Amino acid sequence: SVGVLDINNLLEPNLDSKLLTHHEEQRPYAPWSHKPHCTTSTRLPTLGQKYCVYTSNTTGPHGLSLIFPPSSAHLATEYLDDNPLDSFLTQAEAENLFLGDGPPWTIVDIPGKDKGVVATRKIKQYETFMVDQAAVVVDMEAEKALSQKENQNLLKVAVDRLLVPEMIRDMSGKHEGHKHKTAGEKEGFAGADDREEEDEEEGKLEEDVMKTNAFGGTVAEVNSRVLYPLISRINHACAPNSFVLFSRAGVSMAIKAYRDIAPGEEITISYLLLGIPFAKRQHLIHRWGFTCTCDLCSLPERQREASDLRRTMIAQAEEKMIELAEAGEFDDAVALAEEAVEMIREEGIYPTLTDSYAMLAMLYREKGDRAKSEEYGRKTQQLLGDLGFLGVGEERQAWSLEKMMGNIEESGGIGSKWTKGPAKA
Ligand SMILES: C[S@@+](CC[C@H](N)C(=O)[O-])C[C@H]1O[C@@H](n2cnc3c(N)ncnc32)[C@H](O)[C@@H]1O
Repeated sequence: SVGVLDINNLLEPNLDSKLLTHHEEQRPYAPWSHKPHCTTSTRLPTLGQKYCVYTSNTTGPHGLSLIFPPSSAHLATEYLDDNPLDSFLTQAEAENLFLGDGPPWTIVDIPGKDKGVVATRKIKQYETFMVDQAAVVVDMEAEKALSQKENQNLLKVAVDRLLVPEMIRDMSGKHEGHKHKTAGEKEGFAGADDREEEDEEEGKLEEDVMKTNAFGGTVAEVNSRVLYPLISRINHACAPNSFVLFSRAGVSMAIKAYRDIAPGEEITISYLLLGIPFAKRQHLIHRWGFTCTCDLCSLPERQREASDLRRTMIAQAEEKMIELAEAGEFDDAVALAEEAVEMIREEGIYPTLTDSYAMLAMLYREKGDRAKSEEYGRKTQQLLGDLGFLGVGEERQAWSLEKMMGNIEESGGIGSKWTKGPAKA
């Protein structure tokens, strides 16, 4: 049914296209399912630059429409079979997620937030419990090169050509306070106001849905706005229980749990970088058109100030550690790094924790404590793996401690900012 990932569809994403490529005449625009629909920029400095809607309705459960220039679309054809099962799940995990009781979440009404996603069973820490594929991808340059009207027209065509246009139009469009009624709400009311709304500019609804829900991301190496219909239902929290992982090609994504999630608990991700203090978070989240009332923002003032202080100290610790290391003050640098680890844990800024572990592996190596250095190398490897950054299955297994230590020294985390060892006195 609409919006629910079908295991058969995911396991055989290209079955149709494989069969049909034997009959090219049935797909004259292969690999695209429709004739590209193009608009040419009439503005300087992009005069003459063409942007088209390219749709592949055999990609993913919703179909995929790209608004790209022809050259980028050509490169993107390589990414059309980017499948969440290849990027994020072992066969056993996929079966666990899709067979039996099915995915462990459901979309429900959440007071004050429209809809949201809640867990239907216990979700374990680091479990990959939701996967999705992009439905609409818009090259950010198109927004600058074309007029708003032209962009809206392309967006409307892009959504019309998907397998699930109504599902997309039914998504929230409340960005920056746009109080657009969703398609579902419109069905319920047939008053004069609604008729007025129907007369609104074509493509406005699609534009609002993109603004409210799309992620900034890189798809086929193009800096884009990307709409993933399922993750778009997940609400924001500043100390979220889950996070998003994108595939290398950027078409697929997965949601993983930072911690155990109880049945009935709302699934949350952070729309902002983790680790930002209260006032800045409020400011940034206002640009989404809502006020953040998440648990972290709702703490009593004293606790909130303590959290802010930790966040400021965490942000400053990195630079200080590098200074101390460069001055050869390894004991102080280690003490500071270990203190930072404690504060990062308290604040739940897990991705930063991998940097601190990598830094500690480097510092202990410089101190000549090989056992401790390897202990932190192992911790870095474990956490990066748990967070999904080392791939799945065999790819993850292929990370030996030796490879991780080499990587930490050359390019890992904070360690990369300090690779030369102490400054000579
Ligand atoms: C990506 S959508 C999330 C799903 C959305 N609630 C829905 O019904 O489809 C983003 C929008 O959800 C709402 N939202 C997300 N997180 C929220 C929060 N913590 N508090 C209030 N509203 C929130 C805001 O209207 C925001 O513009």
